[in-house]
Amino acid sequence: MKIAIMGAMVEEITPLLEFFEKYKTIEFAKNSYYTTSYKGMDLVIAYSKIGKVNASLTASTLIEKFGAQKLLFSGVAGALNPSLKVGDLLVATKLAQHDLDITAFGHPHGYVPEGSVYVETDKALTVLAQKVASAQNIKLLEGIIATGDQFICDGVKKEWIHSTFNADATEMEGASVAVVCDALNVPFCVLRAISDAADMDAGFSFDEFLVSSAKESAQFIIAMLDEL
Ligand SMILES: Nc1ncnc2c(CN3C[C@H](CCSCCOCCO)[C@@H](O)C3)c[nH]c12
Repeated sequence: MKIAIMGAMVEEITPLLEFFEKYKTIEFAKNSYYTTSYKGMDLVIAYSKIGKVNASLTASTLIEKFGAQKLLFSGVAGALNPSLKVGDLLVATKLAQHDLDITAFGHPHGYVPEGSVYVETDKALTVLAQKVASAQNIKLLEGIIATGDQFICDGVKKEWIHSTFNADATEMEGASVAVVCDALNVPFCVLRAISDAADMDAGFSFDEFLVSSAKESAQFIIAMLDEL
């Protein structure tokens, strides 16, 4: 079984590379892909760089070039649901693109013809994540993620995304990973640890908690590998 583990920022995969210690580096399409093995599984690890376009390229490459049969995304996110605090873990049930907008033609936000507003994640991986969470006595929220090519740090935009998509968290890569994995028929999950509240203090909170929240998400992903 070949598993891809993807992040967007180097901080989101550094904890993984440190854990696996030995890995090969393959350069491709202006990015680096790290291959290793773990408990009989082949792993390929990469961070896409920030944003939906970078994430789409990396998710497609992990599947089409490296042959990933499952894709696990690990990273941080901004909370939209007021019950989510810094350090809380969220596994996405479905994801939408909050900045995809052809409402001028009567379509809902996040929709384009022959598409759908939401893409659902793999249910078996969500069940597995909950199994790991309860074994570790960790609270894991199952929720909706709204993805867009903006760092959200404004209460008005935060509330608009929250209410328009009923989203629990926002980030900049998950929904494009979802579109790619769905189109290529690869089971995927998106796991995010909260780093900020997507409000006016988001920048400071993000800077303070990126590393610790990224580590939390990565450690949870590693625990999921043990159950795969
Ligand atoms: N509130 C928020 N709004 C949107 N996304 C997020 C995320 C999730 N990731 C973090 C990173 C933020 C992009 S700027 C990084 C700063 O670079 C620092 C070096 O210049 C991008 O990959 C999306 C955490 N909080 C968020």
